[in-house]
Amino acid sequence: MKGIVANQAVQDAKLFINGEYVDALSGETFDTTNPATNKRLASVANGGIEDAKWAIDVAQKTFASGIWSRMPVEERSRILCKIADLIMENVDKIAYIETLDVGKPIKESRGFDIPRAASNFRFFAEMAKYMVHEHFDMSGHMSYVQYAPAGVTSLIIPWNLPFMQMTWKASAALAAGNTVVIKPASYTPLSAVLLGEIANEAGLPPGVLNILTGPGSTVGNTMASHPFVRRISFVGESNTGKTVMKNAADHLIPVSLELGGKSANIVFSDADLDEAVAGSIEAIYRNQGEICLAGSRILVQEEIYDLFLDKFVCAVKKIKVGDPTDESTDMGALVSKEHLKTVDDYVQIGIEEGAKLAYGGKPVVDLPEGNFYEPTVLYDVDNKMRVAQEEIFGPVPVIIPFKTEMDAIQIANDSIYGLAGVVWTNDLRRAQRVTSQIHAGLLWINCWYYRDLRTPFGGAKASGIGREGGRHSFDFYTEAKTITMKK
Ligand SMILES: NC(=O)C1=CN([C@@H]2O[C@H](COP(=O)(O)OP(=O)(O)OC[C@H]3O[C@@H](n4cnc5c(N)ncnc54)[C@H](OP(=O)(O)O)[C@@H]3O)[C@@H](O)[C@H]2O)C=CC1
Ligand SMILES: CCCCCC/C=C/C(=O)O
Repeated sequence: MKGIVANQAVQDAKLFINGEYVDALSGETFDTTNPATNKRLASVANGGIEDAKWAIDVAQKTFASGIWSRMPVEERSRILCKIADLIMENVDKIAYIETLDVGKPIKESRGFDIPRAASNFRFFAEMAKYMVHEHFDMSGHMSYVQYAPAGVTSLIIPWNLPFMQMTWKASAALAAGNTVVIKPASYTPLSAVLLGEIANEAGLPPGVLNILTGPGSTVGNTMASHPFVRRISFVGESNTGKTVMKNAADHLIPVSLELGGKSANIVFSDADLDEAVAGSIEAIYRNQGEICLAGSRILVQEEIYDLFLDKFVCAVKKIKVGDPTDESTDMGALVSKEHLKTVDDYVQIGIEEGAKLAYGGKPVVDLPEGNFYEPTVLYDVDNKMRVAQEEIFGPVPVIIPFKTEMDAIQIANDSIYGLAGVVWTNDLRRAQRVTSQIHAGLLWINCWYYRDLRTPFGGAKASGIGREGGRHSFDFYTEAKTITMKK
């Protein structure tokens, strides 16, 4: 792979349209910076509305040509598996770029994000071969259902897990036979752009996969409102999701929205405490807390509240914050200076609201160059406080005491969000009662973020619309066609 990484230096990033890297039509660029140093990493093509229209037009013509949409599924699958192989061949390079651009620990990008991206391609490539096409017989007529590729698909991605999220969408959309136009977030465009080169090397026909860097307000907007687009899969903030949906409505484009969260992580007094502490730490500090599924509201039953808090703070003190490229780092830098300020403002708001600070609560003094924030613990929080209701998207859990099972369920559901939830208990009947009453798309019992790619993924309420994963992805990225024939 000769693209972006050369001798650990980062090359400038361009748009990828019709199988070629090109400058923005305007010739404009913007800089992406390293969150650990706030120094410039690379210059990025600043795509605009005309670039977006061009890419969508290319994707539409390529779709209509049938070169991909009508390619035998075995061949399509072979090319997508080759992409998976190439991702793994280049895992070190892609992980390094991801870590520099996002600020996340290298052990996470190399150990999870990039391998998972390869799994995304392999999973949907295999699954496409086994898609069931139903067939019905009645009164001398035969009906069969075809799941045809929907057409041009816009994929709009956030900055927290760029390569993993992008490939989660792109692999399914491509496996279903669509052509795609992808927009990574402007904070973290570098890893996405690498996929173009990999796709070419794997033999994906030009025009099937197109990647646009540039602002959400122009490029993203066009991708959500262009009449040629037949599906939009968006991951990001709930308010941006609403804008995307409004724009999509003009052309009745189906949307899949994976949005924000403020998930309850409930620890009952009968839980295995050490396991619950370790799992709760992982659920809020992984990826600097910049995770939609974060267990950001930790609800702890009164009988074990003090003990849990002690053990939790003890574990937090051991989290190593620092250089994201260092193998031993547990927590890296927040994505931007602006986001660091937002997180810090929330901590101050929480304290003003009456929350107590058990640990952290400020940027890391010894690392002033980057956007490093101390792993923080707010406790004695009331669920009505803003810090319990709003998504902080940083390493700041709020710990809330509760008395009874019903209280825990009521607090968990007292949120505009409904993405995920975690229950720690040794009483499995209770675990089932509680999980079945929490209004969320994803629930874990005595674990967090175990993912089986066959299962539906998505949220309720302000956390999103629709589900992707396994057959749910194919349902979204295809158009069901019933064909009835007189026998
Ligand atoms: N439910 C889930 O599965 C997940 C949800 N998330 C959520 O994502 C959020 C964090 O990501 P963040 O990047 O800040 O989210 P944003 O909503 O700000 O941005 C997401 C993407 O949308 C683009 N965008 C911005 N405005 C528009 C527009 N008007 N039309 C189309 N696209 C637009 C952005 O582009 P640009 O960068 O250029 O502004 C970016 O590519 C959190 O709320 C988090 O919970 C994150 C991961 C998973
Ligand atoms: C620890 C990783 C958290 C990932 C959050 C989003 C996940 C999406 C997916 O698994 O598809």
